[in-house]
Amino acid sequence: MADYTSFNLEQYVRGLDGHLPEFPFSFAEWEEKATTLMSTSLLHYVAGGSGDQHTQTNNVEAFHHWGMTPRMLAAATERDLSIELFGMKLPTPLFMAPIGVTGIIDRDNDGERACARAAAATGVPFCASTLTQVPMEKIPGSLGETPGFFQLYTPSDKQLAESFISRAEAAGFKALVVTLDTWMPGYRPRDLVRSNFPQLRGWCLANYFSDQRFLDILGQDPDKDVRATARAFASVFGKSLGWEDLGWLRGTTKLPIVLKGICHPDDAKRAIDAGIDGIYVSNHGGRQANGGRAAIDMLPEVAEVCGDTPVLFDSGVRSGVDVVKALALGATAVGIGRPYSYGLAIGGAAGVEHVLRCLLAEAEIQMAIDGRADIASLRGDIQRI
Ligand SMILES: Cc1cc2nc3c(=O)[nH]c(=O)nc-3n(C[C@H](O)[C@H](O)[C@H](O)COP(=O)(O)O)c2cc1C
Ligand SMILES: CCCCC(=O)C(=O)O
Repeated sequence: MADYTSFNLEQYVRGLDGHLPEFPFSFAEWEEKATTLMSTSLLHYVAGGSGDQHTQTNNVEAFHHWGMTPRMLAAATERDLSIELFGMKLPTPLFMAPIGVTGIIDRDNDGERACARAAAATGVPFCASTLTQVPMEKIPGSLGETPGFFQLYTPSDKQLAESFISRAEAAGFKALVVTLDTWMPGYRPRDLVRSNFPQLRGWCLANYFSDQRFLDILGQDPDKDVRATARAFASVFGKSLGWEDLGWLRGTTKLPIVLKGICHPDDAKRAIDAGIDGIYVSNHGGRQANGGRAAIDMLPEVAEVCGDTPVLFDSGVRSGVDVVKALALGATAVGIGRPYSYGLAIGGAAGVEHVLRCLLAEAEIQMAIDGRADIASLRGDIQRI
């Protein structure tokens, strides 16, 4: 059983000895440090959200309206953070949510593989985006005992979609995460006005340019050199999947399928009825619809209708305490986006690993002090304050 508290204590003692730790220990400091290291356009892209960023802010602040009550004389001297997800035993409930420009957030331009290495070192799965800088076959899908997930932006060309899915399966990814909430990009002033987002685009389309079906589609375009990027984007953005497509999707793979971006219990129920294996509650970190409810506030009502179907969650998780709260509110596994992106910007694979270990240490310490030995004992053990 992993014990993340020893990581924390070791860093603490090193700090007291005067050996200052290489990396900071809180989200605010990760963000601050990453800000000094990323280009302006990249920073706006990663840090930004849609519209006035109200939903993005709300996602984070809403965690403070939920609270747990510590129990005493019941010290949890040993904790078990492990979970079971789609028949896989994972040492912790944390995972890295898909980030579309992971490659270039890393100073060495190798972000996806850096994250896969951090995943292998910690047992925390990395979910690779469709929009990666290297083809999915090079990431790799799973490292050692740590499974990886593949996130699909579903191309409207079904053959291209099926090609992506079978490539992901062959590359060893263990679950297919289909994102629903970004069938068109959100209204993101920081990208549209101040940033130069289009320049980032060409960096994250390796899965397309390594796909014969995409090259065939492109080959029919007389302006292919000029329009390659636009065509790749047009193939995934602008047309949404509908309920009628779930039967087709289910038939494309034996991998567990997770739908990302579900916020309403009725959508969750209907997806489960259609044979979907996992529900992923998320509002895309406040980058898509703006003016909506905080993701954490929507989690309990969705989790309630999911029964035995696993519930993945992300949006606004900034600390180990937030991880514990999401678990208490019904998540089976908890994802982070910007926190590990900043770790990647600060220190590549080591920076990502550090961020993951900090979150896990804080989560485990919180459980220990609160008197909760495992994740099952957290369920429902939280009040709105
Ligand atoms: C820079 C950036 C790129 C993202 N790219 C993708 C993507 O390619 N696919 C996807 O499903 N979600 C993407 N997301 C959303 C994340 O998977 C996740 O839902 C979100 O970051 C969680 O919120 P948090 O950043 O507050 O932790 C992206 C998020 C960020 C910050
Ligand atoms: C246009 C969307 C690109 C990737 C993504 O999902 C994000 O930036 O949030």
